[in-house]
Amino acid sequence: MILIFGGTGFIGRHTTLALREAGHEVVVVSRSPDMDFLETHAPELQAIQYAELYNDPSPIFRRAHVVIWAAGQTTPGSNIDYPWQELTQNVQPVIWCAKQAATHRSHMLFLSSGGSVYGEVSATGRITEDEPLCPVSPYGMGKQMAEIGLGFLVRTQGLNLTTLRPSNPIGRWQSNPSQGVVGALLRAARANQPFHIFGDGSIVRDFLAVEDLARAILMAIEAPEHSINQTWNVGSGKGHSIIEIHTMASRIVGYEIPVKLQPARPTDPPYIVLDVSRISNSIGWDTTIGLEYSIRDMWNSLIIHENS
Ligand SMILES: O=c1ccn([C@@H]2O[C@H](COP(=O)(O)OP(=O)(O)O[C@H]3O[C@H](CO)[C@H](O)[C@H](O)[C@H]3O)[C@@H](O)[C@H]2O)c(=O)[nH]1
Repeated sequence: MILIFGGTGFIGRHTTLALREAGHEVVVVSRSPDMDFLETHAPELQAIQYAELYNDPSPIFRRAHVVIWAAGQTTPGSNIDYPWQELTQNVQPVIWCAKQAATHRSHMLFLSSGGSVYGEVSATGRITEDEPLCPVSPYGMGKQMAEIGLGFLVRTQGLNLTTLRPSNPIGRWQSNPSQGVVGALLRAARANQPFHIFGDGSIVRDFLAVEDLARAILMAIEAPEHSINQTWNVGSGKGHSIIEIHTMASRIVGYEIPVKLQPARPTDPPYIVLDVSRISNSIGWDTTIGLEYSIRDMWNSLIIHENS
């Protein structure tokens, strides 16, 4: 059985459905599982509340040969004045989970953040996993601290760990208003509101279709002999500025989406483009879905959702 924390969140939903489609038994854990989503898309799946599991973890962890951590309570703009809150909100829960996984000899897959752990890089090429971690947001610091804590459990308790560092996943169900520039752009277009750009629009990100990320997770857990003890970037390897994304989105919606410039945020690294040759060479993963296709799909689903 595969236990997925955050299984009804943005990345979690796509991963849960990909695992189920591949024939895996899946149990979803969440602080508040989205039962509407499960009833619509995967009614047979068991869902457990995190608080319930926390009180009595052994019976469920004993059944789980794989544990996926796709949960998170914050985004790069969170906790700017309260960085210590990352510890209780994100770091403590994932280390608790990893300790259970180590005790029960499960394979744990942790979703870190390739878009935020590297921070301000000096290079302008693709960033490899060997780049020193230098996050500039409390969120990135929390991911880095979680990686350190999980590494400790690997060394001292024999945790079987795979860490993925995804870049900027985009796609359907990315509906959190404080997460995801493409969703923010399309929602602004839909509401006839200006799109707010933080800074001058020159920030570069590596956008990745969330379905490709879900497939990377699936491939990693299905090849533990290659993925255990590995840390892999997952991205497209291509960089696009926010201005380029705005131009592409405007073309898709059919008109120039109005823009309002806002002050730059110190928590946004200027440039993130990932080198993905390690995951590609190890398990043969590569992207299959282009950026323009993903943006168009998000736009279509936004229109369908609002008209239904
Ligand atoms: O309305 C908006 C929203 C975002 N941005 C800019 O667009 C860029 C990308 O922002 P996103 O919210 O799309 O993503 P981030 O780069 O902040 O994402 C980070 O947080 C994600 C989780 O929320 C993942 O962890 C990801 O790996 C990591 O890059 C940022 O520079 C941001 O300033 C805007 O200009 N206007």
